[in-house]
Amino acid sequence: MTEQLPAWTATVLGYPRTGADREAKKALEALWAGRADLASTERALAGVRAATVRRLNSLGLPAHDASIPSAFSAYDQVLDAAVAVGAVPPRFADVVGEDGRVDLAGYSTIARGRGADAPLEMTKWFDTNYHYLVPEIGPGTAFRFADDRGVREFSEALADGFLTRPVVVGPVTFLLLAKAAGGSPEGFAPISRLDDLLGAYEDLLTAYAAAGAEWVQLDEPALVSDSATAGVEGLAGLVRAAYDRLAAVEGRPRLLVATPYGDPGELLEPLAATAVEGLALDLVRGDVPARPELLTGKTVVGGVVDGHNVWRADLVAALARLRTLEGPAARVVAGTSTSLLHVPHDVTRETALDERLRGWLAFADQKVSEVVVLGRALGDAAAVREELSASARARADRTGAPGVVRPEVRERLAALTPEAFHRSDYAVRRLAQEEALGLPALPTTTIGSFPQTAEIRRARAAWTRGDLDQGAYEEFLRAEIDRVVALQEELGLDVVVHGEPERNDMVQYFAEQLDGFAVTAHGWVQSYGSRCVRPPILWGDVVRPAPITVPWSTYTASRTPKPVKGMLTGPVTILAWSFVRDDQPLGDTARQVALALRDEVADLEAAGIGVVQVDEPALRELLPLRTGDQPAYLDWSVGSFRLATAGAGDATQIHTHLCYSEFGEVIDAIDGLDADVTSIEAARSRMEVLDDIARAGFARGIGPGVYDIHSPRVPSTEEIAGLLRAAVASVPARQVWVNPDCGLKTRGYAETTESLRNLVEAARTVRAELPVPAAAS
Ligand code: MET
Ligand SMILES: [Zn+2]
Repeated sequence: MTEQLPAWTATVLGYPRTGADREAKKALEALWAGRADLASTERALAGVRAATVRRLNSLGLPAHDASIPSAFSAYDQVLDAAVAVGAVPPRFADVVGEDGRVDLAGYSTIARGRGADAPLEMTKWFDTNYHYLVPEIGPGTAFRFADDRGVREFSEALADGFLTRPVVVGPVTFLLLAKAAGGSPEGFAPISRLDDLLGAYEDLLTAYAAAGAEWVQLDEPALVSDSATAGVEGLAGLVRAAYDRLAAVEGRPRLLVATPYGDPGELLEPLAATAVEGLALDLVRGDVPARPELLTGKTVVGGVVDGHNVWRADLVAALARLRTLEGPAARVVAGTSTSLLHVPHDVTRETALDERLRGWLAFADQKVSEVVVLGRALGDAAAVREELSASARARADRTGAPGVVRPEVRERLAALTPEAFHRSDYAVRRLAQEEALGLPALPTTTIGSFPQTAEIRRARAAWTRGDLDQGAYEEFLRAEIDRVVALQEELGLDVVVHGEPERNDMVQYFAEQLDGFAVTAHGWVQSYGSRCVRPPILWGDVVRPAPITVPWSTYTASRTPKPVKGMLTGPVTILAWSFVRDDQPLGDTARQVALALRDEVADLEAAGIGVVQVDEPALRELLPLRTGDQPAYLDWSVGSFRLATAGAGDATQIHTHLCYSEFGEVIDAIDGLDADVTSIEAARSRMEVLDDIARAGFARGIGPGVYDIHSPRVPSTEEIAGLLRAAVASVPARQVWVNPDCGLKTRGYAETTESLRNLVEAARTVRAELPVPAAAS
């Protein structure tokens, strides 16, 4: 290691990995489908990496100063780390080669499972929409530097003429995000294995050095999250010891430790006290350190360009922020706050987007240009005067543009009184609803969507292309609704849905019909593995120009005498799965969406729809990483749901639906939603959530999912009846609803029909076992 610091001025912590045209996704899926072999898949992925390095270089990151990250992953960076350190669960031991390497087929097996061998569990990556695979670590996990894929990728770029900076999940975060492997002793915590794991990281660093790496970036985002670090005693000491040890590796590359997604707070100190050469700080979510002297002698990547959103940065303010680091730091590098993994590639491809709006946006490529400009500005601000003022002009243009602020929306929000958030007492509502709906005990329903068949997707594609006219498309959808209604009647479900055939996606569908949102053509973002989503962009004040779902629900009601459930996506989920504006508090934006939905609820009610479900699967998704910030979040998120629904009359039954995460932690907030009925994912966890519900004294309707819709497996009547018996054992029977875990859109009709038949049968069985007063209530 030379003493001379390389002269880098700008960098990004990571870049999208799917390829501008989702080449990596397509290559992997071809491998899985048996349409491609390993060698051609590897070539395709190498092509994405080569294109990325060239792109970053052409956007202004130099080829030889390690400012271009080598941050590719075929599926997930946490899985990459697990494979690199030999932490492959025993059930997949056979996929590890004799040399310790895991080929793409084996790697995919760990990610996706194989027969009875469940894949690694998947869960949310901090407060983003990305999902990582959870390593399983036990007392006996044998750590060693096993798979050198990352090193080979570094060497591949080097051979191509680029000295990149390898990016690896850091050892502390790796263990904090891991879970105890099955069979571990009670109370075992993976972080207790830190010492053993470090040996593998030492060898990894040595291998990178031997390959010629000058810098290695270790990502330690767990240090900014209270839930990741909860219950870990002496974490500061562990961090210090870990990085002292890594810093002592002979001949190692320089280390850049990154703490994206927030502020490491007190954990910055032990990190900074070690001999690591660089720190990458998130200065969008986090603050400039209160004690700048901690940065003395370090290379500090100031993460002033937001890796989370799609807006052009205020470069003047960003530059000022970077300058505050200049005193103590040995070198200041302009950077992004997080990896750019969370944003689409390139806004210039969005030619269908309103031109003025496009001028306000920065996707990954534009953000790279922003850090490059800031890097130059640090040297000589005059040299980039034009770029700085262009950024200021774009921000100013946004402020005054039509649609960004709509006085009628602002006035309506300002005039809201507390009553707008409150319905009558639940006891009053319950009676009114019982009378209006006349449902049996343990009523049965579904979560909304029915299978999205190839036929539906074909019709939608033809309509989008213009090959199918509006009238014919609507006729097709009505026929689809007819089929779904007839099926539900035949199965004997109590509350009927229309099946959501008109929706491409539960958020995008609403975004397309509300003012204030725009949708992109190429704005794909990785959600997990090969799965990508295209989040809408919420740029202006939200207005509902016309009813959205009312025609579909009314049509459905005309086809059946049974109660029909209208289906809406809630304000928090719409925000969580969109790129949101950064010029006002999220709570204000949520209330605007809520008002639009409130009008929709009113219109549904007026049209005679007696049950309305407002889905909030993402309720927990935006929960802040710092406990101290959580009450304020829960306040506005719960408030916006209530604003959307509290206009409903007593007799209108409001349902909500939650899935995708553990909700035990936020059970009080769920109670606070004040929905009449809450359906919640529970089948996979064998109804664990019931304990939380019982403990919280939750008094309204609750439908713990009794059918896991994530696999084609058909649950038997007996199995479902067993789950229902568990439900009525912990919650009063008159509160219990019977429904699947989530929507059925990813399922086929064969298993759906059979499963729902069993579900209805199980409800009848358990209903007959109830004591008479409960069954009669
Ligand atoms: C991710 S939650 C999905 C809810 C939606 N109503 C559906 O049934 O698909
Ligand atoms: Zn769901």
